[in-house]
Amino acid sequence: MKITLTKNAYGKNAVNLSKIIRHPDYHEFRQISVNVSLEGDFETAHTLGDNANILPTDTQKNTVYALAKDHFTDSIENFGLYLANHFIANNPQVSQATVDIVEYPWTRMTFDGEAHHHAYVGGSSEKHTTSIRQTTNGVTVVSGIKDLLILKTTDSGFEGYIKDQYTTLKETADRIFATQCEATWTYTTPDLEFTALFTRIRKILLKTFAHHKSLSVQQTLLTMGKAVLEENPDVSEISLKMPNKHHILFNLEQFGMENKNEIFIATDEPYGYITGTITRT
Ligand SMILES: O=c1[nH]c(=O)c2[nH]c(=O)[nH]c2[nH]1
Repeated sequence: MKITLTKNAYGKNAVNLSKIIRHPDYHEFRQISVNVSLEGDFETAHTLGDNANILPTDTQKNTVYALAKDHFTDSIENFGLYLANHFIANNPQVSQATVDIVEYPWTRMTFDGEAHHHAYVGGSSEKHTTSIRQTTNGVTVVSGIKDLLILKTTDSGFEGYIKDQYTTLKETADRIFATQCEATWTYTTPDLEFTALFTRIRKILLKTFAHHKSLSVQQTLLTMGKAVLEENPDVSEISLKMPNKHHILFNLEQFGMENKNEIFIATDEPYGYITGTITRT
């Protein structure tokens, strides 16, 4: 029997970088975390301890900071594309470079409708993500949004499901729908207006969630994904993860009171976990 190394990758994770982009009349503050992962001809590093083909992860980290000076100027997608291409173009031993970036949002403080020149409010939980994968054959861009906390207080129900000997859940035509949505979508080309597209897709996701008369998380998930594909020819596929952040009606009858769908227990765990991928056929 022969035991062999079948797959390997190495890189630097959590390269945390902040940048001030100094515009004439205001400062832009950007905060990102970058993961770099390289695949290629690294077998002898594992088998012989020969590091001749190894670009140190420390150098990969330094490269992220150095290239950010001139090449992190707009979207995380464009910065990721530049980085991935740098590793492929300068390292013949590398066959695939993956650059994952998460952006933490900071928004300028606003006073009496006017945004402050250089003071910011730390973001919500929501983050913009991108994953750039470049090989010698081409590049793919998968962007997304994660930890998007959304909730609606009505227009959501769950009825008509299987009832067996273990079912205790009561049917409802009016419940709270809350989720920590994660969406990732694949762009068809690397030449796009990524920032504008992100804003647009985010808005479609929110609008569809808000307006949908939901019969289940599953149905809303598909409706949200379909809306993104229908309105964006530059997106070929979208995956959604929608954990069901349950808000369970609290029993006020034990105190002789009626609960008119007003008082709930928010339970973190266990939680329903609904996922799906929507593609053009
Ligand atoms: O929208 C829902 N889908 C389910 O599959 C499910 N299961 C459950 O207990 N509650 C819900 N809600």
